[in-house]
Amino acid sequence: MTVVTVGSRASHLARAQVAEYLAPLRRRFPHIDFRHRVVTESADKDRRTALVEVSRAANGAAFAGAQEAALLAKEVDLVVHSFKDLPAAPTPGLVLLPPPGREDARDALCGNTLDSLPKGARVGTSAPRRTAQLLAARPDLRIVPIRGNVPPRLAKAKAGGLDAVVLAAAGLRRLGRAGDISELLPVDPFTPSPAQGALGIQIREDDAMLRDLLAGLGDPEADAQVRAERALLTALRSGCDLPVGAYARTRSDGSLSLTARVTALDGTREVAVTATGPAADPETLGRNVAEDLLCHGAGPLLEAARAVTG
Ligand SMILES: NCc1[nH]cc(CCC(=O)O)c1CC(=O)O
Repeated sequence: MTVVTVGSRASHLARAQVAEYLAPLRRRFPHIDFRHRVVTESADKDRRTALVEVSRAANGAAFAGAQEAALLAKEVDLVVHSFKDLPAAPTPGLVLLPPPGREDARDALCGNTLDSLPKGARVGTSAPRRTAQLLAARPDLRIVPIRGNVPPRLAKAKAGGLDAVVLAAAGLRRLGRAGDISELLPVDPFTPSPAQGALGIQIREDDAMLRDLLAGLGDPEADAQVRAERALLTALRSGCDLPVGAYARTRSDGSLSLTARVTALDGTREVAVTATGPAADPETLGRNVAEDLLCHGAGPLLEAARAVTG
């Protein structure tokens, strides 16, 4: 019997993502023994250090580096990542397969709706993008850093007396915690992180068996969306440590519409662009929107944020 070892982080969310990815594969390929194996990432070992520090030490791959090393060392054959946690630069020897569909890409506010948050309310998030977008919409809010996996973050928000916490709707849904969502934040102006809600399926480039087996199983629309969003990130030389949102949707005529925004960390300035292009060439759309953002003054906002977050 062929064994395929599937790696992921240890979190409940990572396990839920593996289960979601493997369920249809196990039905389709009953002759293959898919085994799960946990790989610990640097972000999982160190819960106290601020994430920007962990990320800097791991060269931006605090959520993916150990799993990529395990793939290259053939300790695992496939990794199921949260796509948005993957650095945009490709890793030599590894390839990403088209993602299997996409969960809700939106951010969710848990604890209160935006309108019901009192003046000066305390909202938990450690993400520079979420901080910046919240302050742009509500300059009165006090942003409180909060780290850890999704369930502990919800618990911390309650125990710590926060008025709300921002989390990805996708993670909450996958964990069966959709009931904790008070409000789904609209993608305009709360543009999500590039690739949010998608699974990043990674294998070794030279693994012809898995490549052939899984060819054609991904979702072409989700693939085009994520490609456009990540191409924008590459063109801006950005990562999840900068206040950049990018969200592509597939239009009824099959073309791709990409909205992206760069927001000053304190929310006082913002540049946003939306453009449309052919789904057959999502990378060009991503690069064009990045160029438009820079033409409209996103450069100094990114530089200022880089100086703070590293
Ligand atoms: N950086 C943490 C992270 N990475 C992926 C998700 C879940 C959402 C997704 O799959 O995109 C989360 C939690 C969050 O942002 O609330």
